[in-house]
Amino acid sequence: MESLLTLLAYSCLLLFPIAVFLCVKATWPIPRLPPGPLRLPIIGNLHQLGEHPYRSFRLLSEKYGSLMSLKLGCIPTIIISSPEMASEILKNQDHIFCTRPPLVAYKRYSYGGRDMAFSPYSDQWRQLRRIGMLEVFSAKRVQAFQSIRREEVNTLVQTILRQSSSGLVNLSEMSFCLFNNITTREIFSKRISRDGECTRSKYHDLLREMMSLLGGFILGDFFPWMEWLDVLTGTRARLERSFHGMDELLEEEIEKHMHGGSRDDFIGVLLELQKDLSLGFPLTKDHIKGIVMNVFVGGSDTSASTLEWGMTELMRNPMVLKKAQDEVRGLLGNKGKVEEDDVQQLRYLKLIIKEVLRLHPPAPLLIPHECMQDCKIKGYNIPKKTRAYINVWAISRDSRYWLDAEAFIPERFEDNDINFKGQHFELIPFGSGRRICPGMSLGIVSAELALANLLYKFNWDLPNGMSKEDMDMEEQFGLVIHRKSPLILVATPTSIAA
Ligand code: HEM
Repeated sequence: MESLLTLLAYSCLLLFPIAVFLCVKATWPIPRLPPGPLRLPIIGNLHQLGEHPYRSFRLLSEKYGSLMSLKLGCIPTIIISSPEMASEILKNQDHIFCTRPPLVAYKRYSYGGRDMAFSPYSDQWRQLRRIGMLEVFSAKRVQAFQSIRREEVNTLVQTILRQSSSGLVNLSEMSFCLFNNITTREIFSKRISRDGECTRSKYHDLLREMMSLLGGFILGDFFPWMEWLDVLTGTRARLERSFHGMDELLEEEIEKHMHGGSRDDFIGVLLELQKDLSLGFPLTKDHIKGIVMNVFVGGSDTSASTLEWGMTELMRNPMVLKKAQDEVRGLLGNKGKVEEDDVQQLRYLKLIIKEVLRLHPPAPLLIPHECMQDCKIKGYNIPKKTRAYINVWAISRDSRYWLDAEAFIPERFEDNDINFKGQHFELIPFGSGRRICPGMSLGIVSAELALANLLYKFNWDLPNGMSKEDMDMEEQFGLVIHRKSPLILVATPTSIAA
């Protein structure tokens, strides 16, 4: 008995250090999260963030730094607010951060993850992105759609001409309609405004509703166990209505294409690809609808926002407006309209577009990224499934990187090679890395062409003696930032336009 007790005592003595070692090993290193307010205390705060989250995040980052952690609801989240940290996420650790969080609206509009923009990183996503880059967003396709852009910009000019005689022009609404018409012609060869007009269509509200739901606040995205409340508040029903409205539109157009529609628009190209057995994976109708839905989402609102904010800044900066008009009018004389080849020579106009994208990146927080495994950034532990928001808006207004950061000065790009193609992390309105916007060229050429023609053909003034200081600059945040109040201007046709 005595020897048994002695054996037990010796065993305990031996086991104790092993147990201590195992415990320490399990908790070491102690998870060290980046600094930040650990949890926003109440849902009310989350809601406040929803108004202008990129602004609230900037304020918080000033206190906690450019890599800040917080819990949004019960979701571990990091907010990135410097070019160095953005490069860490979108370049050095892009292979870990290139997936998307499974947000409620993303899942619905992507047909359960069968698209390019909102689906998680996977083999399927890589395949879709590959065929997207080759067939949908290629330089060849951008070139092929040149006549669509020319005709639609001309229709915009004609609509402004008609409306200018009777007074004011709502440029916000017209920008949205212009890019919607361009996008629907690219997708299914049909405009959605009435013939010869660049005005509201019956789909206007449907598209606006989709953008608002994609960028809006859905409780289940922050408290997954409270998804049922979204059913009670009617948010889920709203989402279903919006999704089915869009789905019906796409179904109808795909059906028509199957019985002999155009082969050159996006639906035609994707239906042809569906027959290609060498594709390596089955391209289903849901994939096609998912990709086309992305073009709807990515294609119209972003370019519309660029044109809307571009004209806003030009009205606030008359010297820049004059310089831009002198450039385009000096180059074209009485030619009558600006073509895409001409735009290549409009150096100052291109600087203006860059400066607009710096001060008003259409997607101020990009599309959220999520990390696929535990990782380390700057020595901090980032757990798997942490959501990452890159605050592009704050980065491109940071006075540590930009002189007179809040001012609109296109000349700042004159003597440097900073561009927005994803290598200069102080200017990433299109993102960077694997998830960089594939529609960059399509978006830029349309916005440049539209702006050049507006400046060439019209003189612009603020209405009713309003001064530039009175201009309302308040933003409306969704997936894309717009002006809260529409941009209403007086357009006076020049002799070239008439
Ligand atoms: C001024 C115009 C545009 C801007 C500023 C813009 C911006 C962006 C941004 C910030 C992202 C997310 C990048 C990230 O999460 O890291 C994105 C993704 C995307 N954009 Fe654009 N975009 C524009 C035009 C377009 C156009 C014209 C199209 C289509 C015709 C388009 C299609 C897409 C798609 C499909 C994605 C998802 C890519 C992915 O997740 O793999 N975009 N865009």
